[in-house]
Amino acid sequence: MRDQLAEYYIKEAPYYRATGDEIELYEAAYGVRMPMMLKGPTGCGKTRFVEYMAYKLGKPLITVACNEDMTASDLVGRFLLDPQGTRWQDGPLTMAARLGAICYLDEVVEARQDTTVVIHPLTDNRRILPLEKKGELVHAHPDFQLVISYNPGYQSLMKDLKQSTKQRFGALDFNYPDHAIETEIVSHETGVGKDVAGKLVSIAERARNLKGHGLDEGISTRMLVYAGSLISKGVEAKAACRVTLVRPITDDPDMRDALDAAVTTYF
Ligand SMILES: Nc1ncnc2c1ncn2[C@@H]1O[C@H](COP(=O)(O)OP(=O)(O)OP(=O)(O)O)[C@@H](O)[C@H]1O
Repeated sequence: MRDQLAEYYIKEAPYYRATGDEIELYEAAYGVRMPMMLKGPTGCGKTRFVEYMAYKLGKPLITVACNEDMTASDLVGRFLLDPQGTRWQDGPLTMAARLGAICYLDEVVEARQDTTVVIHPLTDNRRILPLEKKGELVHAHPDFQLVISYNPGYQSLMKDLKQSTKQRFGALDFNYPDHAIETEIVSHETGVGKDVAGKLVSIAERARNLKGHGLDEGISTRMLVYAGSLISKGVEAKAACRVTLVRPITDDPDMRDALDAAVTTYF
């Protein structure tokens, strides 16, 4: 059983810089196998956090990037045709539930609602997963936990999790870290000095103030890590910022100029 999951164990300790009491809260939630929702904008550390927690707890982690074409079968499993006949193949959710992994559904809101409801019986005290096509009822392994990520900024009325789904989860809020912590993260992840990392964070903070005023999302920590990585490879700072911080988030010439100007203030 452990063999099937071998590739899902995180071998090296991921670097995760806590920003509050999220580690303790998650550990307590895992202790009672509470399904968890990690809320926050893209690129602010949710995936890194769940990787870190899986490592810390010594549990395998199965991650699924959700999208609107995903069907319940993609999560649960399906019959496959092979030369020997038909064969059932567990989907990632079933595998995690059966064998006892943490299952991380990234951006679950992207999945259609008929897909999302398959997680319901796993997220209440029944902890079961009916495989209707196969006629099997999987009882979740004691180590199994479901974790979903959710970006509240993206949601529209058409695309939101149903209350009946939301209310099955405990939730942790994530956001871009404070200036000093984000500087530390960018410096650690990329090897640039604290001075350069701090300037990158200041540029991001300016852009984040423009969210809702022409920008859909601010510059994320992930983007700062990209910028720092180029700079530490010797790319000139302004060019690195253009490529990694400005061009990806806007197509609007005025906004682009405003962001370029913010870059020039610091580099
Ligand atoms: N608290 C943190 N500690 C360490 N690294 C961090 C932290 N926050 C962000 N990072 C860095 O930012 C990058 C992006 O974070 P991550 O991939 O976890 O974002 P995310 O919130 O899961 O985004 P998405 O919702 O798009 O999947 C990480 O690869 C890591 O380099």
